Amino acid sequence: MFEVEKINSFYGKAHVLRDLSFSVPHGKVVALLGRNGAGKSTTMKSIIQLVRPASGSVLFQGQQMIGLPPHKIAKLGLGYVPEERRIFTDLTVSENLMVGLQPPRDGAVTWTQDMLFDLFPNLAERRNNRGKALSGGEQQMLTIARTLMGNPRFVLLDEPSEGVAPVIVEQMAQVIKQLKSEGLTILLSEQNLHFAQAVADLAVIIEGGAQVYFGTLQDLGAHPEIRDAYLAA
Ligand SMILES: Nc1ncnc2c1ncn2[C@@H]1O[C@H](COP(=O)(O)OP(=O)(O)OP(=O)(O)O)[C@@H](O)[C@H]1O
Repeated sequence: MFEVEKINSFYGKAHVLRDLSFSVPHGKVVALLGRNGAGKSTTMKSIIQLVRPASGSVLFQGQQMIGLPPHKIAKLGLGYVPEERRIFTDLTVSENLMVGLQPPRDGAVTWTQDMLFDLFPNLAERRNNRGKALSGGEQQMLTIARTLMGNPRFVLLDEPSEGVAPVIVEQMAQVIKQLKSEGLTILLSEQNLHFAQAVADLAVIIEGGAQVYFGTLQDLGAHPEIRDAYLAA
């Protein structure tokens, strides 16, 4: 579904992604792992063209993403949930969801508010509360739910478990498994190996913007030396 091939991305003169390659097969969950500053967020931004790679290729269902404007990429069915939560704090939960509404898309689930409230029971209870009244974890869930209102085929989640309470992390894992069972393809960036092991099929580990591992989480489990070298304890 997704092929990232030898991308090189820069911030000014800083060379941040180096010949980075990996793929995300249809219907799978792939975890992008690496330490702080390894280049995970930059990889996501380079896929959706918020950062423009200087070279390389990003194919989504065979179509080249490099050079397309980000809004066209969103229209193709790519949903992006950035690390920083972007909700409208003065709108209610329900109104925030309406902001994300897009027409149905062939080959993707057509989400309704009720379906999303089934998926995120915490949000259902708070549907008439303003965004600013939500906890950090609930805001994170609302950001994901709003992205789903766009009926994406493929979702990029930047550090969904970061800074949220353990009970919410557990719910987040359940949500990701549910989305996978609905046929969604997911790339998530993570520093939490335990979370990745709970939800992902494949892992890409990056260090200094280059790929140092691409394979199953089971195989990674059999290679503690890779974990010790490239992931935070
Ligand atoms: N806007 C920017 N301008 C300049 N340098 C940047 C910018 N954003 C990130 N960087 C640098 O690029 C490198 C990769 O950052 P990136 O945010 O992609 O890493 P990350 O793996 O997502 O880390 P984190 O977990 O801290 O978000 C880091 O050295 C970072 O300091």
